[in-house]
Amino acid sequence: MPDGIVDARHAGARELTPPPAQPDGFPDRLALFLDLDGTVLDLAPTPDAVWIAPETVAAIDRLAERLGGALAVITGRALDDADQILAPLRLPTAALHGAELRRSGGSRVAAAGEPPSERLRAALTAFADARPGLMLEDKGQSVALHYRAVPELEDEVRARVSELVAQFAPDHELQPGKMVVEIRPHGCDKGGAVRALMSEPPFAGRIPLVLGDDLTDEFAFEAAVGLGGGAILIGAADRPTAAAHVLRDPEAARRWLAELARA
Ligand SMILES: O=P(O)(O)OC[C@H]1O[C@H](O[C@H]2O[C@H](CO)[C@@H](O)[C@H](O)[C@H]2O)[C@H](O)[C@@H](O)[C@@H]1O
Repeated sequence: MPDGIVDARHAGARELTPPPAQPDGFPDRLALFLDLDGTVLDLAPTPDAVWIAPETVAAIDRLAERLGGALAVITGRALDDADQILAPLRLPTAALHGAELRRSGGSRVAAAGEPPSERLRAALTAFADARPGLMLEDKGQSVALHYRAVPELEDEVRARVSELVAQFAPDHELQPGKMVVEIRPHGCDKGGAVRALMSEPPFAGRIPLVLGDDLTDEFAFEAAVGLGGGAILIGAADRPTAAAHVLRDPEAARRWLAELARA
C-alpha cells in the first residue's frame, strides 16, 4: 500500500464525492488512465468471462480522440489480453501492474523484471491442484492465484503465497486484489507506469485523472495526486484510498465515461 492515503472508513476522513461531469482541463489539458477489471469491466467469475459492450469501446475511442491521445489503460492483465478485450483499439497501455508498457504510438516494450522462478510456479501449481476451485493465471512476469470460486480459502491462499514468495521469489512482491493474490516484479507498479507515461507526449503537461477500483490502483491514484491530478474510486469506499471521488460501480463508471465522450 503506498504512503499518504486517507482511510475513508475512519470518522473524520474526508467524504468522497461524485466526480464532476467535466473534470478540470477537459479536453485539452486532461489525461485519463483507465483500469479494466472492476472499473470499465464488470467483475466476472473467471478472467476470460469478462465482456465489454461495443458502445463502451466506442466511447473510449472517442475520448482518446478528444484528449489528443492522452488516454491510457493501466491493468494487471497482460498486454495481449488487454488488447483483445478492447479490440480493435490499441491504446497506450501499462500491463502486468506496470511491468509491461506500451507508450503512445509505440510498439510493445519488453516487460520489466523476470518471471517468477520455476520452483515458485511448481509450488503454486501443486497448491492449486490440491484445492479444487483455485485457479492459477500465468501471465509471464506476473502470476495470479484466484480464489473467487472458493472464498473460504482466502486466508490459506494469502498465507501460502506469501510464504512461497519469501522463499522462492525475492525479486517479486505480493499484490493482493479482488479474490486474488498476485505476484509482480519488485518495484513495478501502476504508479511508476503513470509517471512514465506522464513524462512524454501526449500526456506531458496535462492533468492526470485515474479511474480504478482495487489496491493495485492506489499506486496510480497516488502518482496522479502527486502530479497535481486526481482519482476516482469505482465501488464502495470501504478501504483507505487516495481518491477524492467515487462512482458506485463499473456501470456508473461506463456511464460517466460515455457522457464525457459526448460532452
Ligand atoms: O488491473 P485490472 O485491470 O483491474 O486487473 C486486475 C486483475 O483482473 C483480473 O482478475 C479480476 O477480474 C476477474 C474477471 O472479472 C475476476 O474473476 C477476478 O476475481 C479478479 O481478481 C485478471 O484476471 C488479473 O490478471 C488482473 O491482474
